[in-house]
Amino acid sequence: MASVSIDIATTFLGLAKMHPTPLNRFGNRVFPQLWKNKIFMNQSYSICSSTRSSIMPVSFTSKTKGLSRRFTVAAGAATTSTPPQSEDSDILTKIPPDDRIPATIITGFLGSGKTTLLNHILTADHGKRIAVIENEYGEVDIDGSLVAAKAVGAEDIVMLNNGCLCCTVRGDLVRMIAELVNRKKGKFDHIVIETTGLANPAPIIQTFYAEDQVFNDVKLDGVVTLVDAKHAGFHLDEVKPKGVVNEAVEQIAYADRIIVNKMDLVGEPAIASLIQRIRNINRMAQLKRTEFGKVDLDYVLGIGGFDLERIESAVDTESSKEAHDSHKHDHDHHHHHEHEHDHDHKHEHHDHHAHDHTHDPGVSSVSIVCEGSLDLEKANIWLGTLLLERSEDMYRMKGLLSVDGMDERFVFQGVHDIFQGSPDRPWHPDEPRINKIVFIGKNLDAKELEKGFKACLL
Ligand SMILES: Nc1nc2c(ncn2[C@@H]2O[C@H](COP(=O)(O)OP(=O)(O)OP(=O)(O)O)[C@@H](O)[C@H]2O)c(=O)[nH]1
Repeated sequence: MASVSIDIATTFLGLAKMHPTPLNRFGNRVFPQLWKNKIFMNQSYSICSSTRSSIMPVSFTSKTKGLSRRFTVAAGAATTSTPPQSEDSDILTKIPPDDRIPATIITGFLGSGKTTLLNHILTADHGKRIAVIENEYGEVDIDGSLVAAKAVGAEDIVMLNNGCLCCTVRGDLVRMIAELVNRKKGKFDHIVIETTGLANPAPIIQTFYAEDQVFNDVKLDGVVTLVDAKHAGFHLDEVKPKGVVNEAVEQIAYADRIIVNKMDLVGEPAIASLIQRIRNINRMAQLKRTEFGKVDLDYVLGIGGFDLERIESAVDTESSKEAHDSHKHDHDHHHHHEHEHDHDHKHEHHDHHAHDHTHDPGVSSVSIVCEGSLDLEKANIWLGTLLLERSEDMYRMKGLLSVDGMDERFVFQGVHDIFQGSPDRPWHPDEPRINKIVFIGKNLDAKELEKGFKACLL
């Protein structure tokens, strides 16, 4: 497994200007080639037993082949037909338009207001034709309000109700998206997926990066997390049995947009402390307070993958360190959910070490901003080692990077060890080349991350 992780890590940043080091098995390639890690997800990130059963052992050859499949992030379905670049082909100067269908994931704890928000989206006047994938565990029908909304605003509503999206029906999600695209392409502009209240968003997010069928046609526009202003504190506090994921914490950690809903039910002091807690978990996501999910639609639709501006404003290293320091360590990697349904939910992540308490989820965010250019090889090795040791704890990474020898800004995002990246616009001649990178995860050591990252600068 170690070698697999290192292989994956070497694809970080599309690190194509590679030197034949033991960490690099892809040969010399010229940056930027963009890589999508396909194999790794099935290889070492066991999402649930149903996907696990289909895991095939991957030999080094096929692994390398899988990893080195090049794609242009923006190219969508065209990628597979893109002829390979020669070994010494130079920097891509044209980034084709990304015409994939955007998808928004709406998540949030039970009763936080997801369906209310969905109805708001579907009934609002935005001119978008929206297909909805609704995942309600154990429910056999769409509730009345949604049906009403369908008549008004939704192009198509599909129910996934045989289990939780992040687990047993993840394969169904892939098929469903593929079917929607095949059957209705051109008839809708956006997909909205509402998860169950107990979903861990990570595997759902990874679906968008790791599944070819999805990736080529659909891009993740953003993760919107509803937080119940009145009850969220209780769920965040909840002491889970050893090794059980606190879904409420995870849902906040993975959010691009947070909506603190049900503001009518609480007073200002309670809100202030809740928001502080949310910020300790995720200081990168934008946050809005609402009642009945009433937010501007451009706050939830059309986020654009991830928000570079946000990375910048998320930076608050000092308070991030404080947030981190205030957390105790909780290093258990045998994650599984505690769903109220009856299937086995064990997430058998690879265990590095397990501490003996799970009281404090220890999820926080760390932002680093520094001027300079990254030495690719150093970054390669650093990230490789980091993910090798800590990928379980690295929930999310987002970055806007200055890479030595590259004229464009390089943007990337990752979920555990699934990541993607692409060149962005060129740096302006007089623009300072500032790297901005945010990590959200468990037991993050801000000082160590910063030191490691800065050591990769020239
Ligand atoms: N007071 C108050 N009630 C709200 C607000 N937003 C939603 N609700 C109510 O809260 C209840 C749950 O809302 P839903 O939108 O169904 O929540 P959900 O997250 O979809 O719930 P699950 O699907 O069970 O996870 C409903 O009765 C809503 O009418 C709000 O801002 N204030």
